[in-house]
Order: sequence, then structure tokens, then C-alpha cells
Amino acid sequence: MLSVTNLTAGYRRDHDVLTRISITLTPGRIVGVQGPSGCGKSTLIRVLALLHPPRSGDLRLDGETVRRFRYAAPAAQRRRVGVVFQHPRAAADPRHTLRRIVSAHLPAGAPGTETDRLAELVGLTPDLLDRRPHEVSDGQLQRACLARTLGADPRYLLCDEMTAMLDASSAAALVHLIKAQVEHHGRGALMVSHDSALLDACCDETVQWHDLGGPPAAPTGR
Ligand SMILES: Nc1ncnc2c1ncn2[C@@H]1O[C@H](COP(=O)(O)OP(=O)(O)OP(=O)(O)O)[C@@H](O)[C@H]1O
Repeated sequence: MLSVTNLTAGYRRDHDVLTRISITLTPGRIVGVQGPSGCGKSTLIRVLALLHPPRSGDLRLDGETVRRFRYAAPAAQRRRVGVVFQHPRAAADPRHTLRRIVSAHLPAGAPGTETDRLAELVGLTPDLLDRRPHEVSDGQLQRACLARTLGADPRYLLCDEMTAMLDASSAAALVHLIKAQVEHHGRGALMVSHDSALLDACCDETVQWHDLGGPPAAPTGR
């Protein structure tokens, strides 16, 4: 399980973005979180992905308490949690080919065929792998970003508004991929979105943001 209990986190010392948030992800299930813009969904994902240290609260990853974040986090813990971000163009180096992007998180020594396998898994045709981000659509680039995330074989997938930039058919295809990953590989997934129809269509359970914890603390003015 990947869980946080009573999580408080923020960016400025005098203001908490997350206050006493609790949520649990279980392998084989998709949990949806719906909340309005700016409520802190991406911040929650950053903490769960060990990319942002919380101020307080208990973060547990498969029975271990997580104490270190960002590059100080043990690689084995970081690899267990994969993120797909909202903006694929901000998440992919524009100088790299899609082949390089897809292969970025594969373990050292993985055979070259692994990149082709991942590309096929997410529906990228071989000709696209030689292109750079500006030569493909947002949907194709988001598929490459998902393939990159899957290359680390994460036990938990955190999807941050991952279909927000896509048309309806690309969004549906990506959601289908996430569902298949959860069903066939036992990954646990979190999907955050402001789109309740999307969450209802793919999640085992959807939680409203305001049900996750306490209200944000008022700025202290210090
Ligand atoms: N790096 C940062 N430094 C300072 N404040 C930040 C930073 N990132 C986010 N914030 C602030 O934290 C709050 C929550 O932002 P966050 O991106 O987590 O919300 P969100 O629910 O994901 O929003 P959206 O749905 O619009 O993506 C916002 O007030 C935002 O301005």
C-alpha cells in the first residue's frame, strides 16, 4: 500500500497547501480524486511520488515509513512510484527522440527491445520513435511519457490530470491503458482530475477533495 495520514505540506513556511490529508492506494485498484483547480492535487501527487517533502504526516510505502525525498530518497522507493504529468511537453526534453524518452527509466542493461515493447504497449508505431516532441501530437507524446513511466515497472501509478491536454479519443485510449495496467499487473493507481465523468468511468472509487482531510490553514501573516 501507498498511504499518507494527516499529511500537511506547502511551499511557503507561513502557508499550508495540504492540511491533514489522508489517502490510501492499494495494488489492483484505481482511486480517483476530484477537486477544483488550485486545491492542491498536484502537490499531493508530488508528495506521494517522493518529490516534495511534507511538513508533517505519515507517508508509508509498502510497509516502510518514507523519511527521505527527492534525490535523497532511496532509488528502490522512487522506482516504485511512477507519475504521469498533466503537460507532456513540460515533462519531455524537446531535444530527445521519443525512443530516448520511452527508454529513460528502463533499468540499466535492459535489452533494446524493451523500448519497442513499451512503445507497442502504449500504441506508438515504430516510425514515431525517431521523432522529437515537436514532431508528434500531445496524445502521442503523452503515450511516450506513460511508456517511460512504465519502464521503471512502478507498483503505483500517479496520474495528474493526464488527459487534460488530449481530445476525447486519445483520453479514452490512455485511460484504457491505465485500467489494463492495474488489472493485469496489479499496480495501484491514483487519478486526479476535475472531470467527474472521467473518474466515474475508470475508477474503482472516487473521493472528493474536501473529504480527504481538514481545511487549509489560514496564512499566519508572518
Ligand atoms: N512550486 C510552487 N511554489 C509555490 N506555490 C505553489 C507551487 N506549486 C503550486 N503552488 C501553489 O499551491 C497551490 C496548489 O497547487 P497545485 O498545483 O497542487 O493545485 P492543483 O489542484 O493541482 O491545481 P490544478 O488543478 O490547477 O493543476 C496553489 O495555490 C499553487 O499556486
